Amino acid sequence: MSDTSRTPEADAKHVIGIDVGTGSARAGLFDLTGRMLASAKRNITLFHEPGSMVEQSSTEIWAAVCAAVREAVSSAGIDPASVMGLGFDATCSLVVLGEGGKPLPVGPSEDPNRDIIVWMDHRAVPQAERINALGHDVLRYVGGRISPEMETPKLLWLKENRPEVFDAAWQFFDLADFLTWRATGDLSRSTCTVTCKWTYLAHEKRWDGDYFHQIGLGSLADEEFARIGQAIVEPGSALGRGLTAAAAGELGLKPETPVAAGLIDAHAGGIGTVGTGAGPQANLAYVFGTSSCTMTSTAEPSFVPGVWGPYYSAMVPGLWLNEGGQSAAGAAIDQLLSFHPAAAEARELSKKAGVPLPVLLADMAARKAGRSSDAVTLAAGLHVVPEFLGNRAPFADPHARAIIAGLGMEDDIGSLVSLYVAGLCGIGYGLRQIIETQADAGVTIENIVISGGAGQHDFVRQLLADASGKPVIATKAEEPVLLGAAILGAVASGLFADVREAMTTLSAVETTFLPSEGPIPDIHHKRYEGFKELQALARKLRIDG
Ligand SMILES: Nc1ncnc2c1ncn2[C@@H]1O[C@H](COP(=O)(O)OP(=O)(O)O)[C@@H](O)[C@H]1O
Ligand SMILES: O=C(CO)[C@H](O)[C@H](O)COP(=O)(O)O
Repeated sequence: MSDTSRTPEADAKHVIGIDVGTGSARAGLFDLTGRMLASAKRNITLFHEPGSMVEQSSTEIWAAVCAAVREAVSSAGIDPASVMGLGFDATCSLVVLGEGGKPLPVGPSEDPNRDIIVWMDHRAVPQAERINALGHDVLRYVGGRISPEMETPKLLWLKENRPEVFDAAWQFFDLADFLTWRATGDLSRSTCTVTCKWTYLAHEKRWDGDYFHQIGLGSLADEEFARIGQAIVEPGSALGRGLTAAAAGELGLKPETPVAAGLIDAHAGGIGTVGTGAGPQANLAYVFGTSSCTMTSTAEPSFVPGVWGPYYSAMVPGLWLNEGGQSAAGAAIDQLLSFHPAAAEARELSKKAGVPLPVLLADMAARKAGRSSDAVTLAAGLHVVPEFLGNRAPFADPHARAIIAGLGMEDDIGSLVSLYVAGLCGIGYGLRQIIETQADAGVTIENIVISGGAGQHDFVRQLLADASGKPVIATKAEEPVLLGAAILGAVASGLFADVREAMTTLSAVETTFLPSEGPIPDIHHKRYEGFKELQALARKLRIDG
């Protein structure tokens, strides 16, 4: 991000990062100093069905990607031929394609345009539970328990509930790998996706056929993993001959522009941030979006119960990764706010102000408190455990549910602001709990580096620093996730020797939000203790019926 490296030659070359989150596809066009010159976004449709089913269309997503890339290139006013490379990241949704790349319907709608089981979809909870009961050794590398959000439980659901679709499938892709295949025709999978979500053992460079046989997906092993990935390459590796002529036409770019093997979206946020300051092993990447992820890098493998991994080389090449997170984070805040009597009125205000509702409330809380750290007093007596979609880490408990304690009869916007602050504190305490659980297992960190749509507000950053007790670093990149994807494109095109060199060159600290001193830490300490007690009580109530 420093301007010192700018030269006319660097100014004439560009790279594009493409990020497909749960709600949108975005493209960012960068110069070779890591400065984003333009970005564009297209929303994508989510289809909800009873039974925690959430589906999407790969055709729509590809069209959204193409439109976003075209708009970013044209609004930057650059020559498309100056784009030297492209990188993709995406949320870990499962894409199911039949022969010739034809979309296949993954759910009861029978609509082939619904060919994606979205990451947040929880239809495979029973399958995940059965897999976990088998206790296969492979599970040691996913924190001891497979999550229903991961791909093998979802594949098992398909085999059991949609056998004709399972049998007809030509390829099962993680969304990032689908995108790179769509762009290049290359079927290689990224080490990142298959290690983190499909049980590939990157440290041994192999799938475990026995695991697939035991869980009931032996056919995938018998066919030598041809439908889930035979060629597995490091993120940033150049794929095929770059963009095919057809994809280049759709994206408005030059055929054969290098395309990199991709990353999971959270991991792109990690690559876009953890190279900064004290470097990858001191920095925990916190990607705060619809859901949240905590990404911690270590030189040796660390086994932390309830925290995914250790995954070898899944984010920073050559390091091991522990990945925790919250299944609903921004989405939990959205859900929390929707219950309040003043929600509709506040939404109108946010529309008028042209900002999302949580941003309006963060602005209001910051103004009301004077100093962001003091806003915790607005939430006095109000406690939220925001686990609307279960506890991903450190309990690996998809059945956990949210708790709101301390509600009164207030129905004004001021009390909605208080509820927002309490919800955000709850997100911060969940983060603190993951950091403490990792520290108990010997994995310590110094800082949190933040990215993701919900992590962009200074008020949010300060409150998370106070609630977690760790400094929160914001990097110079306006959009670290897009930068992480663009870094892959830069590596694939040979502009940097490798991902490590690119990530340390292109990211820099902008602001560090230190945990507040004085009475604030004690308030958070007490609230955090209350958070853990509420969590434990809810677990007990559930077990007792
Ligand atoms: N200031 C904020 N406070 C809390 N949540 C926020 C804030 N700003 C955005 N969000 C939430 O962040 C989520 C969007 O995150 P983003 O990273 O843009 O999306 P995605 O996860 O689809 O990539 C939404 O749930 C949104 O309501
Ligand atoms: O698997 C993931 C990270 O490992 C998911 O892709 C990520 O958590 C989803 O992000 P979002 O819900 O913010 O789109």
